[in-house]
Amino acid sequence: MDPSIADKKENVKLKKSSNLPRPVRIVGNIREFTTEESKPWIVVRKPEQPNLSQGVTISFSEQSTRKDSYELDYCYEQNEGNFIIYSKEIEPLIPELINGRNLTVIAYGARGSGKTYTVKGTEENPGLAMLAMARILSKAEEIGYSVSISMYEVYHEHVVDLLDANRTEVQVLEDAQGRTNLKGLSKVLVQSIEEFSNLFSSRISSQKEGHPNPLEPRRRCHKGLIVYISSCDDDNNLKIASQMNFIDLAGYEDPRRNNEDALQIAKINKSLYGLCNVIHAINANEIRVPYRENKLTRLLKESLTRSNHILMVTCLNPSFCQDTIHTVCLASRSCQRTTQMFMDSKKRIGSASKLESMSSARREKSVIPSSYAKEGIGSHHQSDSKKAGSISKERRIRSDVKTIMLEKFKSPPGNVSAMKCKPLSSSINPSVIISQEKTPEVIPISSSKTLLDEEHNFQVSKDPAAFTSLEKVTSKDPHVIPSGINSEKDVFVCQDGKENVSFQIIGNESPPLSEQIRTISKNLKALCAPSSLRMKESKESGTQVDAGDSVEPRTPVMEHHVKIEDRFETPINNAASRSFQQRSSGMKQSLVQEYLKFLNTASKEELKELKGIGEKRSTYILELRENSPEPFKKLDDLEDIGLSAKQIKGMVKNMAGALFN
Ligand SMILES: Nc1ncnc2c1ncn2[C@@H]1O[C@H](COP(=O)(O)OP(=O)(O)OP(=O)(O)O)[C@@H](O)[C@H]1O
Repeated sequence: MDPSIADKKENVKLKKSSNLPRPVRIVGNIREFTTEESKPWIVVRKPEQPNLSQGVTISFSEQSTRKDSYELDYCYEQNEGNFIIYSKEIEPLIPELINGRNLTVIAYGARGSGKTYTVKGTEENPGLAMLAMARILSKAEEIGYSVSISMYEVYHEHVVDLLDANRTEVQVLEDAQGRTNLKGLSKVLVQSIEEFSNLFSSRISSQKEGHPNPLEPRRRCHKGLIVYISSCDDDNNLKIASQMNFIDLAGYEDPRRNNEDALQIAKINKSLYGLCNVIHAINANEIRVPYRENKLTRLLKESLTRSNHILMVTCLNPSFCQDTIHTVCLASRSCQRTTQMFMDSKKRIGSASKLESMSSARREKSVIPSSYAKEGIGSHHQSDSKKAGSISKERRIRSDVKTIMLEKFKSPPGNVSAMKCKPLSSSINPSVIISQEKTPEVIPISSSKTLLDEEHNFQVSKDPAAFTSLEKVTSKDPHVIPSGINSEKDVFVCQDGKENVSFQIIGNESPPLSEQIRTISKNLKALCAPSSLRMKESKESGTQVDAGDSVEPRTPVMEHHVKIEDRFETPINNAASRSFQQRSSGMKQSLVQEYLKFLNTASKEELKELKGIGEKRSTYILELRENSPEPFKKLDDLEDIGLSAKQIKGMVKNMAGALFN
């Protein structure tokens, strides 16, 4: 077919896809005035004929221009209230929820914008969670399903169980299949709306209204409710069919206005940016969704996917509030149209370069939200040159990854460096957050050890059985081995689990570099580890030195650094240089895979010979391997053993250098 005709057809499809609703629906909700407020400042412009592809524009004065107005999917005005939002946005989705599709509702906005009011509401005006629960409970009773709940808060990147009187910490883990496990999160069976209301109100407002010490500043955190809808199988075991999440986010606030609390605010804002980045990536159909950027998004990873329903309610203060403008601006940025929806895997390869240039253009137009998050508060005021630098760096990395992917597909079967790839399953709806293999057993409160306070006689499950396979991993002190390091910018290859990449490496026909790495790491240690020198010295002086963590092998200095561009100057040589660089990207990928393979298979002694891995890390790696045969599938996974992106890059570089010695 004439390529120009093919291009036109592609364009038509892309245009059609841009009329589809976005995976994450983002609506505004202007709260009522409180007593001291009166002057309205938000202007909402709605299309005359409401339709799915056309949103509303929000601006903050009548004279606003297109430039200072923001697009959202819809906006509920002051006179509308929770019941209208519920009946338009949530109720129609409840049948799908019962049929197994997860649903997540996020209340987002500036401080005091009405987030808790939207989720929880009051007795006279119940919030979205109350209204949805009433419907879910009656539907569940009709069809014989059971409903249970968990509640948590995320404070300073720590998740705490709100249903546990001791407020124990919950660990967010990922199993070998990439599913999220929330270890230590209690679950309570709920049978009536009164039961739910008592429990929910007492926990969600414990910080707001009934703070134990009124002199202590209120703890600002994200609060979450998970509603599990479970069916009974033939053996009377509960099986989770789907779950609904409600998240009452901590409010956005400009830290420059509140010096006392600036650190706490900065952390909250960072996690809000992280969540917005995820939503932006989902809506823009980005290949990589940055779930790992913070605890909240890691925790919600299973529900924040394109195959589930996600509703973000952006709460707006009705009177002047600079922070509201900022939150609307971020929410609006997440409202990007999808562009790659209809691409099947073949076309994805065929037009990958075209998409690359399209998405590059898109990224140039908008500030990359992930860099936004890393730069922290007020980053939009920072210099353009800094932004441009990080954008071009990120673009370079992404383009490297894409080149590698294309190279893999073009390689003939006999090519030694080629890797077999298979498309991932398209059915991504892992609706179980706690455990899929073992159904959590619901046990009466009286027989559980440390759970709920006596005031409520609910049934709670800590579900220990579901986590037996991960017990050892999590028994580690999280402070000893920190996690959650952000590495998007610094790592060669961005692969991020089944939802993020289109292809998964299932075999490896490259030569056994891991063997070479093994030999090299031994030689390296012999050659340059101070430990060996110290051992030698100490033997000579008659004393013994223990080669533990503190004694790290040193990397030999590479004497000849050859800059490719310096050597190839003519146009022909420039082409050769580009081709060489492409191949070297492939080699880099192979080296990374071999390095990971080494970490997945090497003995403790062999591991300890690597730079950056001592007694503690090698023990931890072995523990990880006991629980999952292959814990390191991508470089990002090394963050789980507490290595920073910079360290990881350095380690791989050392190995690459050593190969040529
Ligand atoms: N639609 C509404 N009608 C009447 N009052 C409201 C409405 N929305 C919020 N309020 C009132 O505004 C105040 C702030 O609301 P709320 O606590 O829900 O804000 P928030 O965004 O959760 O605050 P924070 O960021 O501090 O968590 C409360 O007193 C609440 O009762």
